[in-house]
Amino acid sequence: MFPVINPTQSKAWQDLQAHYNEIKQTDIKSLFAQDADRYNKLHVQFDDILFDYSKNIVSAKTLELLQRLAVDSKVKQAIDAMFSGEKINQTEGRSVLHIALRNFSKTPIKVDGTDVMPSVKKVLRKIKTFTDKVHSGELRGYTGKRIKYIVNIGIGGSDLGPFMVTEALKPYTVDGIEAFFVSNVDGTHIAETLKKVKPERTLFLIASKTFTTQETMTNAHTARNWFLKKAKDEAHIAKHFVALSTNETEVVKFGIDKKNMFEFWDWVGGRYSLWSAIGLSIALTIGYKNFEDLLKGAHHTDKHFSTAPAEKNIPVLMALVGLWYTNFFGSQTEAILPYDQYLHRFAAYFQQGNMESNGKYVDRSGNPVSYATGPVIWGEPGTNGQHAFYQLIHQGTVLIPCDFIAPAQTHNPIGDHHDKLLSNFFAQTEALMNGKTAEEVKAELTKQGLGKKEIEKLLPFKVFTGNRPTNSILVKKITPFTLGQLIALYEHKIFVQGVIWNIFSFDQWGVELGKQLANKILPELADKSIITSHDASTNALINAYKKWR
Ligand SMILES: O=P(O)(O)OC[C@H]1O[C@H](O)[C@H](O)[C@@H](O)[C@@H]1O
Repeated sequence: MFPVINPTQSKAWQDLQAHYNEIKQTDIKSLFAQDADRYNKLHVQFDDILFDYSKNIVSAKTLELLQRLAVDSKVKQAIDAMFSGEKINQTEGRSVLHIALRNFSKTPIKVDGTDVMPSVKKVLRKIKTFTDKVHSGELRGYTGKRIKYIVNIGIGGSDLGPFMVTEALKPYTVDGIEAFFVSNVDGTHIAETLKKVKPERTLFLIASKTFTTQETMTNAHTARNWFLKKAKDEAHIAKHFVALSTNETEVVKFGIDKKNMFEFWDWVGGRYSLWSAIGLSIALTIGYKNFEDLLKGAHHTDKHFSTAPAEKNIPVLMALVGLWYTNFFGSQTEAILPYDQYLHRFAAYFQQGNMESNGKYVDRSGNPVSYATGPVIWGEPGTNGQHAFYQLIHQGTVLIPCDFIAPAQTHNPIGDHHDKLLSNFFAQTEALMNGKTAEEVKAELTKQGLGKKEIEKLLPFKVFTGNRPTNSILVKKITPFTLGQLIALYEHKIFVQGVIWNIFSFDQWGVELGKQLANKILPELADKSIITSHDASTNALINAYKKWR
């Protein structure tokens, strides 16, 4: 059974609190000075991924206590519960089995006594057949022309994952294919996309787990109308619209034939669904083989996560180190900083992954928690971020633990671009750790010929306190396989943190209220009448909108 444990009641948590007071002033620099072997101890090499967590404010004792916290929180049992198909998403009464979508082992995974693997494999075969037929030209548009444009219409988990992955793996794009992603209900998004594609060469993927999401359904209907304006005959829809969903009834209601539906199941969370039929846009963009490699990479991480000892288990370590700052240093955010332009949506993807999963204030017993849970996740690719927000990371008053991610090999080896990029990657974590002392600043300014008075004046502004923690993740090359590994590492980090925080990571009730209110307001916008049913501010804003529009 999934354990319900208040982490603050654990001895390890209390010991960590006491330990925090001992270590909070400790310099990471001095930890390196004390132990020549620190890097060797505090990194894990996982195939072509090197995870270095040595530049953190953690000593051997910190790590030991954090590991004890994981044991007290029954992390291992929770991992086993997830992998064995237990209904750990209790508020929705569902299993959590994105790991089944990429299970290339022979192990069956059962939900209510039935092995889900045959259905998973069946959908994968359908994705393969369909993708291959589109690429070979066997499946064509209604005029007989080849499909060139893939337009995925979805939002949240039905958009962020496939969009992030197709961007990350752009070098693997199949010749002649262009992918677009439409998510926003703002008509601008679909309008601008439709300007770039031709109906007779476009395949629309209507991606929605529920097939009821307002944004997606609105965009899907707009796409359908736009298509029919040109194609005229509704019979042509079958060649140009497919559905990726769990809801057959709604799919059929929309006018998409069951044959053109790629199914997945309620045990796939939206934000963990890129491995399911929701990944069809990925397969169509980079080819089935590459999609499968992505899944295989994730499966490889699943094996690592479910079998590696906790001290060498990357997701467990990522989770514990992150939690150390969230719960004991009071840091409220984490930055994900990929030094890879292709990974420019990686942080945005894990914004949903983390914040929708662990943005919860009620524990698994239904009581408000007395400790912090999920941090705010954000980030931009380096080096862009350096010229934007790194000032605050280096010299601001908030502690921001950062993950630096970089590939050793680039897909675009042009001149010395990559060495320049990577020199920044190395320099930043070094600078964040070491900072710059008053003595160093003085020496530097003296060398520049500044007088004593000028130096004294500038000194406070030029000192960097350092001791700002980072993880470095160096990946040999971003390939479908290593990307799959990397994404899964982050997914499981979220899981471990949710277990320790004693919250339900796989529901998302917090997104409902805004949706409900929007549905209430929408009919109020239908005419010119003055609205008085809300608070004064909301009434005034609605009425101003109705006047101006
Ligand atoms: O795939 P859909 O059912 O259209 O849902 C799309 C998204 O919308 C919801 O509001 C949830 O917050 C997300 O978790 C979900 O991914």
